Amino acid sequence: MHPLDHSCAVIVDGLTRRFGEHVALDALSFRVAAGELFGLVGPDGAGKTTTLRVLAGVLRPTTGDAIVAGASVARDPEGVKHRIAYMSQRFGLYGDLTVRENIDFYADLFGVPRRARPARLERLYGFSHLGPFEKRLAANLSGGMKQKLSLCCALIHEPEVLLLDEPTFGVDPISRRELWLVVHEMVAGGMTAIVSTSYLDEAERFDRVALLHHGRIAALDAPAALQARARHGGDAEPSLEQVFIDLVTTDDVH
Ligand SMILES: Nc1ncnc2c1ncn2[C@@H]1O[C@H](COP(=O)(O)OP(=O)(O)OP(=O)(O)O)[C@@H](O)[C@H]1O
Repeated sequence: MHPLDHSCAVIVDGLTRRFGEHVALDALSFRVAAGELFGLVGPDGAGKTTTLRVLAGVLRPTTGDAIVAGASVARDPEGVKHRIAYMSQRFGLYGDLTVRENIDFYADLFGVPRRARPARLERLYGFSHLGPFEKRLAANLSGGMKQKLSLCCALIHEPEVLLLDEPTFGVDPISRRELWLVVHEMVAGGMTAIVSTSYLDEAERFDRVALLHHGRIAALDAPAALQARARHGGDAEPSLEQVFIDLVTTDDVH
């Protein structure tokens, strides 16, 4: 592992996290290229949230390390936090602040220069369609709009790496599509994104996807390659959902 490998935005090397006796992450190793949209999928408890929390520098690995945007999560978690944005399942929006005030709060927190803000705000409003609701209290937004606002807050400091934990969970189909639009736009602009989802139909959106199961990587490849590999003889191409279910159930048998 070399911290100056600029073609990789994230280098995960033997990452293990235990909670007491329980091994939540079991020696994970993978790399995410700069500008890649990388997916983490897996059943509940597979280790998606733990992976993202470690990569965000908020949870120390037990052993192993990851270099995220050039900083080590084991040795320099504060450095990691400044270079990334992490949107957890419970992102901290302030219900008694307006849409604009929430974004300004995060812009202040990350020291975004005032002169840079109008252009960024316009871009984020353009993607999210939150502009007309600028003066609405966050507490009075719908679930999907809250997620979009969380994403705008996470993106206002234009991080190198974006880590999103199930951003579309429980969100209506229109808002889901808009959230993905924002993520795709950011990645097209050069940002690297690692996104977890429990919706298997979303796995096709990723450049590559890792299937996590019991804290290990059961498969990692481009969606089409995973499907092609799983095709048996002359069978029709299986859905990604079927590929994942097969991998998880086969693994449980052994
Ligand atoms: N703080 C903690 N203390 C003890 N065990 C934990 C802790 N955090 C996670 N775990 C355990 O580690 C395993 C992985 O959890 P994790 O939340 O990463 O899974 P996940 O794939 O994100 O699933 P979910 O979508 O349900 O959160 C689970 O067995 C969970 O119970």
